[in-house]
Amino acid sequence: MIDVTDLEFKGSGKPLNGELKMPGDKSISHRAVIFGAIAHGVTTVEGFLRGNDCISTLQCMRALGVQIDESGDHLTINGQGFDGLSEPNRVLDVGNSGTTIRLLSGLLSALPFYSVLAGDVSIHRRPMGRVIRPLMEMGADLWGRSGDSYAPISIKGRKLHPIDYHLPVASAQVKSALILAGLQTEGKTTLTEPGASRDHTERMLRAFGGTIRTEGLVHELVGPQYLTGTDIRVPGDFSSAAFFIAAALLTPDSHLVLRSVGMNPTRTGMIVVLEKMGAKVSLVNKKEWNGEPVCDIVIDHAQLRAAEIGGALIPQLIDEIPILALIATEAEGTTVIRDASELKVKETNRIRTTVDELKRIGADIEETEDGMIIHGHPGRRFSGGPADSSGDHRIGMMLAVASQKSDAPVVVRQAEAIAVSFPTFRDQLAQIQR
Ligand SMILES: O=C(O)C1=C[C@@H](OP(=O)(O)O)[C@@H](O)[C@H](O)C1
Ligand SMILES: C=C(OP(=O)(O)O)C(=O)O
Repeated sequence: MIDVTDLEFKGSGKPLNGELKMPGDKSISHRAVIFGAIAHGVTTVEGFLRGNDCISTLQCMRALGVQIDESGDHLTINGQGFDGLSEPNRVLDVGNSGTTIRLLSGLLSALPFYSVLAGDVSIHRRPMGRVIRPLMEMGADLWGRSGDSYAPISIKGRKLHPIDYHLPVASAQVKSALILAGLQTEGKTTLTEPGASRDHTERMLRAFGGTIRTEGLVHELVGPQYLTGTDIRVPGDFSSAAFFIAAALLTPDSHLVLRSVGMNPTRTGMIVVLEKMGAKVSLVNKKEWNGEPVCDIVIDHAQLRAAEIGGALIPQLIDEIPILALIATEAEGTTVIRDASELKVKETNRIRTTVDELKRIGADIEETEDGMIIHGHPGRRFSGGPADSSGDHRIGMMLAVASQKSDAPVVVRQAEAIAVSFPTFRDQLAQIQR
C-alpha cells in the first residue's frame, strides 16, 4: 500500500520575513557517504541531508558492509577502501533516487561480487542505458530491463578497463558513475561532456585526496586511486533554497535571509536568470567548505521581467525549472524555456507536470517540445485548489509555493514526496508565513 498524503498550503497574505537554514545539499550528501565508504579511515559528515534519497544511499552502503553511525545530521563512516565493500545479501533499494542508482552502478561494476539495484515505480521508468552502455564499454557485466535500458540493474562486478568516452547528455550522474568505475580501473579514463554538469564529484574526490584533471569539458583520471577519510561539512542545498527565493519573489514586501547555502557555479544558473529578470539577490558572507563555495543569500521582493532560458545554462538550473516557471508567471512579458528535454526523464516528465498542474491552479502556460512558454501577469492571482505532485518532490514544493499567489489554498496530492529532498519544507515555510 502506498501512503498518499494530501497537504493543504495556504498563503498568509502577509510579507515573508525571516532567516532560515536550508537542509544539507542532496548531491553532496550522497557523495559524502559514497566517498566516505570507499576511502580508508574515518570520515565525518556534518549537515547530512536526512531526506529519503540520501537515506537510500546510506542504507545501500550499509548493505554493502560499511559501518556508518548516525546522530541527527552528523555521520561517522568507517571506510575500509573499495576492498572493504562486500556482497549484499539482498536487493539494494534506491527508492526514488536517480543519483543513488546511477552512481552505485559505476561503483559496483568494478567490485568482485553480484548485486542488484532496484527502486520505486518512477525509478524503473527512468533511462539507465546511459550508464549501462558506457560501463559495458569498460568491460562491465551488467544488465537492465528492456534491452539494458531500465532498472532493476543486475551487476556481476569484475575488473574493468579504462575508456575515452563522449557523454551524449550533460549528466553529472553519468559522469560520476564513470568516475567511480574509473577510480578502480588501471590506466587513464577520459570523459568528455557535451555541456558542463554539476562538478560535486570532482570536488569531493579532491577533498578525499584523489586526483582528476578537468580542462573545459574534458575530465581525465588515472586509476587506481587510494582515498583517505576526511571531515566533510555539507552546505545548504541551493535547489531547496530556490523554493524560498521564489516565495519571496511572489510576495510583495518580503525579505528573507537563507544561511550557508552552497553556491557551486555549476548549480546556480537560477541566480544568473533572476538577475536578468530584475531580482534583487545579494550573496554575502562568502566562504568555502571542502572546496565548495558557500554563502548567505539575501532576497527581497522585486518586480520582475520575462527572460529567455536555454542553451548551456540549462544543466546549471535543471532542477530549478519548475520553480522558475512559477516565478515567470509573475514577470512582465513572455518567458521561454528551451533545450530542456532532460526534464522529461526526471522523477516525472517535469515539462508536462509543471505545465499541467500550474494550468490547473490558474497559470497561463504552454508546453513545447523541449520546454515551456509562460505568459506572465504580474499581480494576477491564481484560483488555487487541488493539484498533484505526481509523486515528484520538486513539483510538490513548487505547487505549495504557488499558494502564495492563490485565492483558495493549494491542496497538494502525494505531498509525502517532498521528503525526498526537503523533509522540513512545510515547517520552514510555515515559520516565515507567521
Ligand atoms: O548528480 C547529481 O547529484 C544530480 C544530477 C542531476 O541529474 P542528471 O545527472 O541526470 O542531469 C540532477 O538533476 C539531480 O537532481 C542530481
Ligand atoms: C532529479 C532529481 O534527483 P535524482 O535524479 O537523484 O532522482 C532531483 O532531485 O530533482
